Amino acid sequence: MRYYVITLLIVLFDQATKWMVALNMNLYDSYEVIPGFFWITSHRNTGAAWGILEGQMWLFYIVTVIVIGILIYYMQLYKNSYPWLMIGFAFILGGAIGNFIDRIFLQEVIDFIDLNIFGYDFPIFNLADSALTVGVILVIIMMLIDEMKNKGKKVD
Ligand SMILES: CCC[C@@H]1OC(=O)[C@@H](C)C[C@H](C)CCCCC(=O)CCC[C@@H](CC)/C=C\C=C(/COC)CC[C@@H](O)[C@@H](O)C[C@H](O)CNC1=O
Repeated sequence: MRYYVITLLIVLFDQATKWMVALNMNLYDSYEVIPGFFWITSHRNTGAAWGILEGQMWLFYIVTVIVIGILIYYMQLYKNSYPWLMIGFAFILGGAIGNFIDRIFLQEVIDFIDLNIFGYDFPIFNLADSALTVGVILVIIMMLIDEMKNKGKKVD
């Protein structure tokens, strides 16, 4: 149950930062936080990552509800066995809900984290995307570790 606290905190932080940007900045306003590396830029995205499938809100609703359903199923299944996997799921769930709230009420997602990584102008994203990405990476790492453990068992 405590894993849902992680999800709730991610949703709260995500929504709080999005509303601070939406209420205090005009669209496309940009503040340089770390020269040449990190800006806060007010941006909106009606699509998914890199603006793909722009405007396909119904697709996003369906995919997000399926993602949330699968996550809650696995969080109930593994809640007493794989803590780090659960944390990964809680992060993905928090990110998915954060962007889902924007899509339901605004039909677009508020983005503001603008990084220029080694000269590549990475797409502007938000805390929900960060939680999603961290969660996806954590789940992949845990599955790889579990895979290697099983391989070790088979060898004996
Ligand atoms: C992060 C998932 C995207 C997020 O998916 C969601 O909401 C989920 C719950 C629902 C979607 C309808 C379905 C996911 C499609 C998968 C996808 O797209 C491939 C993702 C790869 C990913 C590795 C996991 C790379 C990274 C992306 C970015 C940087 O992330 C740090 C760029 C973010 C900016 O383009 C920003 O404008 C995006 C905007 O905020 C809306 N966000 C979404 O659609």
